[in-house]
Amino acid sequence: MNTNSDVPASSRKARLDARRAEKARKEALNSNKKPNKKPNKKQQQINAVEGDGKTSKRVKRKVTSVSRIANVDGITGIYGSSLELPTPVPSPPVPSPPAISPQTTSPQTTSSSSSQQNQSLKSLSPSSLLSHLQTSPPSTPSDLSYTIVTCLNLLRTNNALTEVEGEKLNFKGKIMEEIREIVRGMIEERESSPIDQIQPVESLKIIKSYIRNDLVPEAIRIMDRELSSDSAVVERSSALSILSTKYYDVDDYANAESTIKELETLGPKVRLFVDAYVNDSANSSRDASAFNLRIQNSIDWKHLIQSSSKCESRRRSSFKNGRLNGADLQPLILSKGGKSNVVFSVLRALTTHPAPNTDGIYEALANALVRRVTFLKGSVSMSTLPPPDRGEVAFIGRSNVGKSSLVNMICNRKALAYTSKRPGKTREFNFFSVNDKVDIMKEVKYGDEVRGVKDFDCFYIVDLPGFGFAKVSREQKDEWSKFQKEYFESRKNLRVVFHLIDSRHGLVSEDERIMKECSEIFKGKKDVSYVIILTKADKNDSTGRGKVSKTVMESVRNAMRENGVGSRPIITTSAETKYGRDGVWTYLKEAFNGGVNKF
Ligand SMILES: Nc1nc2c(ncn2[C@@H]2O[C@H](COP(=O)(O)OP(=O)(O)OP(=O)(O)O)[C@@H](O)[C@H]2O)c(=O)[nH]1
Ligand SMILES: [Mg+2]
Repeated sequence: MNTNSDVPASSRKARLDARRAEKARKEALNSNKKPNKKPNKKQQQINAVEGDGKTSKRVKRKVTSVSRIANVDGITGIYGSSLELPTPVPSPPVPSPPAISPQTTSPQTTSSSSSQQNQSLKSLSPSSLLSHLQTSPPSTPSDLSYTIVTCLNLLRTNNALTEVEGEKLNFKGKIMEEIREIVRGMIEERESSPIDQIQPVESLKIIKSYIRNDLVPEAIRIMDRELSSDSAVVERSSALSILSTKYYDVDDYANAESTIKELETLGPKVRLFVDAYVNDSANSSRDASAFNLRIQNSIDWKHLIQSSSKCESRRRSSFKNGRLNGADLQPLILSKGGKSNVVFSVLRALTTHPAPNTDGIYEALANALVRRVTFLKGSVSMSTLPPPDRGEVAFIGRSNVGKSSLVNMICNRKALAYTSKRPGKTREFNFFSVNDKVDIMKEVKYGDEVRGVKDFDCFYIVDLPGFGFAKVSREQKDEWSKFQKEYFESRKNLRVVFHLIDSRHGLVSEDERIMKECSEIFKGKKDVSYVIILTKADKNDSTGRGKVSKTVMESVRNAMRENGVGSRPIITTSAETKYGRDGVWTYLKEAFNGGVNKF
């Protein structure tokens, strides 16, 4: 087997000697090339400081490519080489290396003892670490991974990840150079270890460290080599999420998009992996809920959302600047990810994963997707609707089913749309304008048209009056019903109709009539989505999660089939616990698909 632990000490020593000889040869060559080079004034100053044995001022460095650290030719996995100290500097005090527990072969204990070792390595000073690496090199692939991570972190905090060329190094610089050399060797050695001896969690650690240190191609190489099997699906997802965060941070739209897409496709596999574990746990003493929690937290969704959201706002600023400068917007938009909101890609990935339903994550999503929202106007007839200049989503359903509450929930506002315990609160088609320009919105007065250039992800939300409210006269009911039908038939910017049904009681006869009407009207309209929402799910279940009784679910499905909308989606929500927000948001994207220019 080709593992570190199997490499005999004598062979390591031989490689160490070979490395030293090579270095001495290079130095001799260099000294032959420039035998009488006089140090410049700055160098004299630095040497003078070093001569006192104190740390010098940082030498200005010529930086080479960051990726070189893992890509240098001719490295043979040598741990250590001689460190030539400038004379007459006394040798620094080298504390004896900490006691490190012997490694075992069990993955669990290997990881924990390695992390202990890592912990103790972290506390060493650079010179002690170097001395430790030279005298006790890591002996297993696991040790190797943790040691590489520790060394990379040390190099990063000392700005010493990159090679320094052409200048004489001070004392600390020499130590860093030595450590860097050793890391190169360790990386090579690690990469030649058989994959089955590497724990996915260790690969993930290395990948995180590489990405943090801007070694992205190296991180991808490890991800593809070591995290491609089904048993490493959780770690691969985690690695992909870190990678997409990185791409969003540096505005690399194309790579961010393809990485997040892969994360989205991995979601169902992660779910299967979790289900298998949970089923298995039923017959064993394993703690399924702790496992579930670990998987849910294996991706920092909040961080990913915030990075994508910042990326989105930089994208919008660049469009705005381009517009002001009279640039050709089309190529600019194409080069920056198109007319969408990049946060929706993260939302899609989130919905496929077993993500935790925590407020922090949804708060970040809501702020990114519904940045601004304001009440625009209440309409009572087709002629009083606002101009159809952007996409629109409508909430319909029986009176008191929770339409206005749901509008508030998805906009993350408490009282944007007025709600009431008593049915019949909403009496007009209430229009809310989402993601409009701040400066323009300030000028908007009741009923005004919102003027000016719009953001691509602006749209209208329409909260409709409920049907079936007994206290309204028959004429009024007929009028609303006629208006609603006309609205469905002729509102050309309508993109989504959310039909709400109370999850406790199921359908009323009016629901079935509306289903049929929608089925007939939207049959020929491919760009309108019709979605059923089962509301107030918290009332069915003391835990406040989205539970709906089998009877209600069955009756809704049957009615949908019978009325020609059998293939349309069903989302369960609770405005009380905010359950199901992500499901509803996923459809909001349809409201501006293609951008406002479409209308
Ligand atoms: N527990 C619980 N209560 C809800 C939920 N959604 C709405 N409600 C309550 O149900 C009542 C009616 O909610 P609204 O949002 O006003 O209903 P609506 O469909 O807009 O009613 P109309 O305007 O009359 O058509 C209010 O008291 C809400 O607080 C929910 O998900 N869970
Ligand atoms: Mg209402």
